[in-house]
Amino acid sequence: MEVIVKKNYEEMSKAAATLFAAEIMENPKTILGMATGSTPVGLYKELVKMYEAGDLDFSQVTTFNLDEYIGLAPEHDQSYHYFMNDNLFNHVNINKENVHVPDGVGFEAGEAGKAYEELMAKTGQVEIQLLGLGCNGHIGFNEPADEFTKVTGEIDLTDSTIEANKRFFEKKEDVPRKAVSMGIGTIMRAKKIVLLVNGENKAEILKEVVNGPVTPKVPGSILQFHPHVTVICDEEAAKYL
Ligand SMILES: O=P(O)(O)OC[C@H]1O[C@](O)(CO)[C@@H](O)[C@@H]1O
Repeated sequence: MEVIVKKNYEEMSKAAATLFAAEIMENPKTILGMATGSTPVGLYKELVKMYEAGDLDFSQVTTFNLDEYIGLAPEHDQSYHYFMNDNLFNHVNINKENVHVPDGVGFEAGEAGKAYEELMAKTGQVEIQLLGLGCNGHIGFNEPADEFTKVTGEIDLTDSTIEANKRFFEKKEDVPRKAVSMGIGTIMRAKKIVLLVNGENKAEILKEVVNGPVTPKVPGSILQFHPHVTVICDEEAAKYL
């Protein structure tokens, strides 16, 4: 695990954008794993700037997002599909047919994520998977549990995640209680992983993820077992490393 500490959020976002841009330049048909939440917003802004400057071409890029709230259609302004369109896809020349976000509404009971997992397996290996980190150590929406999840499927969100994400909704009751998320096994299949973490409120959990025991109680700790992980964080998040 390589850990890169940057001065602040802006520098962290730029460093991450450089990695993703290099990947797209090297392989225009690359498959990228995308994440949502506040953390990657700066990175997406940088990628849009590079595209507008004529330095990046997304026309052949394929993307797979980590997760989606169950019950929110892509048009819902709090869905992760909407977030991705708003922050990245609507601003670059990506072919929307190559954009994939787990379906939060159109699946049979008990089958959340099944078609997504199959599509990922058919499409090919994700070259770089972007991850944020939940305050409880979740990656994707894989919450602390007794076992690591294997494949894309339905997750019951913990109260701490609902509490953390209520800032995006009018009231806490509006935050969906369930999500569909790539499993830990799905995430670990990516060739390379970039974990972005900023802010003092993530310092404790980042220490657990990087230096603590590998345990499903801290889902991000599994990354210690991946052969190619780059953690890019700001100085505040790196406080206890
Ligand atoms: O970046 P934030 O908003 O702190 O969220 C942390 C993580 O939790 C999620 O909201 C849930 O997957 C991710 O989108 C994000 O990476």
